[in-house]
Amino acid sequence: MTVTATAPTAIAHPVVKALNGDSPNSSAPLHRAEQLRSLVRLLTDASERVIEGWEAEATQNNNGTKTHAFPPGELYEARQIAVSAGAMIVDLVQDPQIRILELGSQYYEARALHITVEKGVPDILAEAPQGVPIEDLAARTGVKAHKLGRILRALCSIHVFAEVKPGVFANNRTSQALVGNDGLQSMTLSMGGIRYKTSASLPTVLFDPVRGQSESNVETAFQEDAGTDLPWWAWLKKYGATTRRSPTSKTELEIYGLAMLGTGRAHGAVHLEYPWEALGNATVVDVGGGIGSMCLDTAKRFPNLKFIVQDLLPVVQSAPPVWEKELPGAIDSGRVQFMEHDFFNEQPVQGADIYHMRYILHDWDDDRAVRILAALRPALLANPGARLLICDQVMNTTHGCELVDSAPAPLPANYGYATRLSHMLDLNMMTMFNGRERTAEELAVLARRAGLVVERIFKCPSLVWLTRLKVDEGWVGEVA
Ligand SMILES: C[S@@+](CC[C@H](N)C(=O)[O-])C[C@H]1O[C@@H](n2cnc3c(N)ncnc32)[C@H](O)[C@@H]1O
Repeated sequence: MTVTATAPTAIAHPVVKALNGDSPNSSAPLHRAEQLRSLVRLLTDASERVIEGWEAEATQNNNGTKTHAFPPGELYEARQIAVSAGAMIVDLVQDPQIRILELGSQYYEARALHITVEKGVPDILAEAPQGVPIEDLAARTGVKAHKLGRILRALCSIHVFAEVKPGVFANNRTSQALVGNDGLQSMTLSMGGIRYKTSASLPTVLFDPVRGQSESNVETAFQEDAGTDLPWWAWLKKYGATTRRSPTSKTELEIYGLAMLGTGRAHGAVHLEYPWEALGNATVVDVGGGIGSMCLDTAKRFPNLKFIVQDLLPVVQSAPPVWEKELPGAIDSGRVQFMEHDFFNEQPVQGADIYHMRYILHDWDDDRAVRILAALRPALLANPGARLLICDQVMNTTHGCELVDSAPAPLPANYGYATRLSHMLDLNMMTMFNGRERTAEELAVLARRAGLVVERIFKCPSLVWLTRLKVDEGWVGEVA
């Protein structure tokens, strides 16, 4: 297995690895002082690299040239180190009891964000960059002025929105990302709607002697909260087009499709990390492709590629309007086709060059994930050059894993705070479907069970990476 070259941050020596992150002695004042000093040095060095990267970007924009004077991977790495070191400094200098109280009530910050998105606050603020008085915002949203003002102040204090004058609010760099961004707004609505409600039922299910031990996707917090026996996907297929479980004008199905688009875009340029150009006019089959968001963004950059987007019927039916808006002509010219396909059944498209699955395996427990992989094996066998690309998070632990580089000490080997979204999404998978985000080693085990092998991991400047699989020709196993 090959992992592509990465920035020279690997802390390979086991002794150095053991120093990464927190240790039982970290409460001793001298140990903390030593840690703080090395974190400040790390933060300073990483910040200088980030500034260099930003300056390189600014120069490129002014000249109009597209050469990458500063590799995006290095900028990403420096940002990860800066975020991780900055947060570890906060942890070190903050009173532990206050940290615990903050963490235990952090959902109020999330709720504040959900409310502002539900009420369209970022879009309203975008109409007046000089700022909008809270009374005007209250009139537009129907939320009482002083209550909305306090919600916004809670967010301004963590650098989402800005209070430009007392009682006058504007977007800042972070809230600006939501403006006109259907995808990001939808993911926020999904987090604040069905996923938030479901998370409240997690302890009930986890502490239940039967359901707590289960890996089944019908014994999760979702069934407990929604009062259904259906797994999430079947529920979404049956009720998604008519149900609104959060106070928005969109149905769950609309929110879900757009949320995937938004998540994919937030995860950034992963598709650029794959050598698509070398594939010429290849056909890419996006298995469980949703409304085809990955294909849409890839199609825009690589005009020779052709795409087949497969998913459950209501999902593929909801895709064409998005494509007509975003890439007119792609459907009429046949560059993209939509196909109903249950990925537990054998792959019907044989001879394609790339089979791709983004955010699929993490939705399922190990046994079902193996069945999904195994259903692709005959199609991969039919074309010796065919490959399966998995786009998912590659998890790591604070102690590190053998197959991926560790963060520089004294950061946790997995970059700690910089990967908190990865861990929150892992818990979301557990809550909704008994799914899981996996390490490279865990994915390799699933691949082997399905008669496939990991050929290469492409480390991307993103939360998600690409793992390329091929057929294990010597495999004589059977998927039970
Ligand atoms: C997390 S979403 C990812 C969607 C898409 N790959 C993307 O990145 O935007 C998972 C997708 O799996 C689809 N799905 C669930 N069960 C399926 C099945 N049995 N066969 C095919 N697709 C399925 C869902 O409808 C959903 O679109």
